[in-house]
Amino acid sequence: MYTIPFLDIPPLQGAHGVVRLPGSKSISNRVLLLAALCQGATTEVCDVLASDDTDAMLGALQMLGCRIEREGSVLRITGLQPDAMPAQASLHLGNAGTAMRPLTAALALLLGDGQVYELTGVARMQERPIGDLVEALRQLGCEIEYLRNEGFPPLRLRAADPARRAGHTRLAIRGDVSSQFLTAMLMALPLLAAERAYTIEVEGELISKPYIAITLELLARFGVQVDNEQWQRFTIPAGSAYRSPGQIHVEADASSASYFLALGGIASDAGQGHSITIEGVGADSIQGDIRFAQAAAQMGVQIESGPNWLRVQRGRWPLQAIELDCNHIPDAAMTLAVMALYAEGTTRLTNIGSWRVKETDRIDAMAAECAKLGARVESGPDWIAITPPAAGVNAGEGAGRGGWRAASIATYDDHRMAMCFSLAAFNPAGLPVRIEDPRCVGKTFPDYFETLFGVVQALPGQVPVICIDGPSASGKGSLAAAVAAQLGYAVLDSGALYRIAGYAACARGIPLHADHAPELAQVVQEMDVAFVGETILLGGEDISLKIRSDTGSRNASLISAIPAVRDALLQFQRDRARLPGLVADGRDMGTVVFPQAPLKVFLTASAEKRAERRYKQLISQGLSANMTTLREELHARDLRDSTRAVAPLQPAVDALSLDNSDIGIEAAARQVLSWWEERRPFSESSRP
Ligand SMILES: Nc1ncnc2c1ncn2[C@@H]1O[C@H](COP(=O)(O)OP(=O)(O)O)[C@@H](O)[C@H]1O
Ligand SMILES: Nc1ccn([C@H]2C[C@H](O)[C@@H](COP(=O)(O)OP(=O)(O)O)O2)c(=O)n1
Repeated sequence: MYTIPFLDIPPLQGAHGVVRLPGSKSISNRVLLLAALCQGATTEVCDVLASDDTDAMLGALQMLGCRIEREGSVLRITGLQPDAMPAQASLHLGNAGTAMRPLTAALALLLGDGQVYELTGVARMQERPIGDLVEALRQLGCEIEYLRNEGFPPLRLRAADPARRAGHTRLAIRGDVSSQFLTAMLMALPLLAAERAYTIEVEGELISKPYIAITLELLARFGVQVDNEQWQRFTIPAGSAYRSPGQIHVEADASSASYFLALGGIASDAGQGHSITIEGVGADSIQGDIRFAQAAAQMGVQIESGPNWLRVQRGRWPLQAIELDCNHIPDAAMTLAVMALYAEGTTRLTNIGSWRVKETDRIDAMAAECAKLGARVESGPDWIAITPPAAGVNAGEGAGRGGWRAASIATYDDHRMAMCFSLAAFNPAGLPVRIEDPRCVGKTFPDYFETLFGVVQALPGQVPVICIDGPSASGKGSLAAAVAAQLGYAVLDSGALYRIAGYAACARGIPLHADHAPELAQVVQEMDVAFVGETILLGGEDISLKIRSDTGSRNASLISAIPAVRDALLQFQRDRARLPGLVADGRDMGTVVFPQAPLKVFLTASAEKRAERRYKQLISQGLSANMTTLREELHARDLRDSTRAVAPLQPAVDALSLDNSDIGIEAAARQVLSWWEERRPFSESSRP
């Protein structure tokens, strides 16, 4: 997961490969609660989603006394015993609507005399309505108080008044604000239905029916058959009680699949024999969002499916604009809005009023961010219409006047905004896209960007590389690590490669001399190296520290002067330029390995400072060091590295010099990041 302030996605072109998606959030949180409601019984839940929202549910259940054991991807959940639940509890449910609503209903019915529970969440959760659910529960005598604003969490729950509850077996609930209210009641009422039936009347048009279908399907798997009369009246028969299915599998998230279905339809090489295969969800899915596939197909995407897989390719191009009532796919419909950026004509999505009460007001958010990219957007209380930017780059200011613009996309703490707008990186203008607060995908798909980068390709030459070259112990490695951490980029420590090469050659007894160039190049090509975090393994042996010794440094410098060795390492280094970007440190990163890099830094520090730093570094690593020999070695190495015939240590003509003798690593990183920012195309107004 990228826990950085923003993630820049380079312009993308192709996509192919296989993706395995994380478990469905809707199914995971329902199953976790249902398993917890099977009193005393143990349920094995396989492939449950690991995310912020499921953590919110699991944390709450644990606090209530539920036993939860984890073994690999299996969670073993032993149901709550009401008499063993704590007298008081304060449950913080983050921004997880799928935890807040059902837990409110279940706990309101479960609480006994003297028990008092408080349920709260993040600021946005305190703006998400719950009044209609509370009203429905009050019809059953439940004691629920609003602790801040009428109609919104936080809530305080106490035991229901048995006298007021008796005789109430019918209740009404609004269906046109959030289907989660009905889901919550459907999951809670079986707790009361041992002796009498309960009937729920839905008031108003029921939105998001597919989510209710998931609830009904899962209730059935936990032994409760609900009678569904035309989605308007639901009856939980007398004698209903939860029974653990023993084991249950969570299918992959169909809403998450929508990003990869869209991707396959947008990427330029998908369709030329390439495709994206999505595993874990398919035609047999119980999730309504699987019907996103039909909407995507309507826009021209070519999709095949099997029981638990989907395969997607580009079909019609550009995509075809559509007009669609999206009541049946409220979450996945957001992906259609971003696909609209690649469609011919204006795409109009209607019946999406529920977007306004989700993680953020998604209609406003979607409209604002599509407009930043240059699209023309209109919206109303429950609809949005999007006309894409023209194919070129927009030189002028103001939305919708012409071509695409490089935008820094605000994500409103909404995972779907972040995932949707990653797809804008396929824009025909070849512009990168900045996603602010990429961590928000943790709500449902913590590894979304890693999964995306695993199947997409950047436009040729468009993976950004920042080069940091300079003499020994100038601080290149530290600076590269600090800059890379801030941008979410990988690091290439090219010096380590020469150190490993020197070590490998010595281990084979080959002299580090040009006379042995062919054998040395051969050794380099055959090196079996693995980088595991900070550890470097050569043929399984941990050589991380050994290569940092004085001898290691000298050997690296000697072997690095041999052209055949440098050639042998060239492609390996270039192949490290992977999405979303690379910071490469060494001697010839800017001059030879990545001559087209958009930012090259030549890092220096005084010889005295460098010797001091290296001395302290070696001592702290537990290696022996002597200041006088260090100074001499450093000097000899500087001379050898900068006067050798091939790729000598020299600043690239377009490198920016940075002397960090008197500034710390953080200050040096700030300087480099600020140079980097100057080279980015995001306008002042769209920066975070
Ligand atoms: N700007 C700086 N100020 C003080 N110490 C630094 C600075 N940059 C790096 N160092 C320290 O100097 C030592 C050598 O830095 P390193 O990044 O390994 O250099 P290089 O990769 O150029 O050989 C490390 O112990 C590091 O913590
Ligand atoms: N791109 C590179 C990186 C390192 N080298 C050579 C030159 C250096 O003396 C050795 C070791 O490099 P390294 O960056 O690890 O050395 P320092 O930590 O800066 O002392 O490798 C090179 O020739 N080209």
